[in-house]
Amino acid sequence: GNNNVLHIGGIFPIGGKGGWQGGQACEPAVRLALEDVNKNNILSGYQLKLHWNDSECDPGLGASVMYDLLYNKPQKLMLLAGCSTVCTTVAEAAKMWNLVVLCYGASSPALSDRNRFPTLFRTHPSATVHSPTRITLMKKFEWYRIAIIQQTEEVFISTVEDIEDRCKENGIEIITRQSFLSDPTDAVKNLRRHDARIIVGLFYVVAARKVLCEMYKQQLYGKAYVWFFIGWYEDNWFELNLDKEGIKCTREQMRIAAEGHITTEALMWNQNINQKTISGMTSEDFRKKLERVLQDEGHAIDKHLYPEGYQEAPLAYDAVWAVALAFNKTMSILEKQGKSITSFNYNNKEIADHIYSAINSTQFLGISGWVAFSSQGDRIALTQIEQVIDGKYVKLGYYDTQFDNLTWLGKERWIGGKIPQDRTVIRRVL
Ligand SMILES: CC1(C)CO[C@@H](CC(=O)O)CN1
Repeated sequence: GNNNVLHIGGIFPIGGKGGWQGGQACEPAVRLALEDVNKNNILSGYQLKLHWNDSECDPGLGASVMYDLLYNKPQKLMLLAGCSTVCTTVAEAAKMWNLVVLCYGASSPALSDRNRFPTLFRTHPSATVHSPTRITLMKKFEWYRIAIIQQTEEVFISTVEDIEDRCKENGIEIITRQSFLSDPTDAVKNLRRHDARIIVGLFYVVAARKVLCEMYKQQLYGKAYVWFFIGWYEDNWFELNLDKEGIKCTREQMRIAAEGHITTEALMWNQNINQKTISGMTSEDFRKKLERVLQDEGHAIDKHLYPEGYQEAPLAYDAVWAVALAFNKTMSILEKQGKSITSFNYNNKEIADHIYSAINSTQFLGISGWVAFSSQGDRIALTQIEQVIDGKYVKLGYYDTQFDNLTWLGKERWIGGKIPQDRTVIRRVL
């Protein structure tokens, strides 16, 4: 026996330059969760122990970290991973070792595929979680003629495909779909050519600044337009790094172009900040505890210098609780059959199936809100809707996809004082 310890593997994006370095805050969050899970004896007499390394959000490095974890003792019972590219590689391979993979930082819609990823679960919602929210808003404001502009990145390509399907289902016409690699000039020009008024923009934040400046130059902003941007950029993203990134607009021009745009994002922090979650902490307690750990480890914590992964930290914390609760369920089932989870080995599909079905049915109130998984292992999450009013993001409402329930706060403001229309309306002067 291995003196009552259950071992799991972890792959975190810490270093490197490309992609998302969210492991910087997610690995400390996982450490906090392990302390809490072990302190609360969630595994009835067993301790949960993590063995991890850095993937730099690089799938090749992530694969070699996975092999090291699997070819070195002790035997691991499952893997935690972050970054869509790394999760794609790890989850595609992990099934050969009968390992469940739980991703705390992977938004790619391509991962919602039980054929390719039969053992994948994620506490991070797919990027498609925005789509029903956007559609609900379009129907609310009677926008049935929209345009899309996107960066040619895999995550946005599969997100657009999801939006197109849902627009068809809801009688919303997509008049044009523009994409660009890094220079959006022509794409924005084509939006104007199609007289696009309601526009969904899908790109990373550096490309978003280029689009915003191009919108200003081509006057595709103001009272006749509604832009949907992604909500997980930094709060004042449209005023940052203009010189560094060669943006040919002033802060004032960027602010003018940004005024009034709407954003959607998945909620990653339980909104009721006084509500005690399964660990006994509120999401506010967790934020304070995490900031203390990050500060002690030399991370600057102020409005604009959060370490990468700060927003997603609750997803990593809750991932460990999901594993612990699932293992505990599995252990009690196996004990009734006179078996033990510690007899799992990479070829033991029977125990792997118990772990899979335990995770599949695990639900609890976590720091990131209600944690539950769809049949494809996707995180079921709420989304938040905001609008830039006088240069600042204002909460407009929340949307619960599961129950098609929109909570609307009535705070929206239109530059022209009335809801922009989705097309030029020709008034017939009689
Ligand atoms: C909201 C965001 C920034 C989306 O990308 C995730 C990383 C990824 O999908 O690779 C992390 N969270």
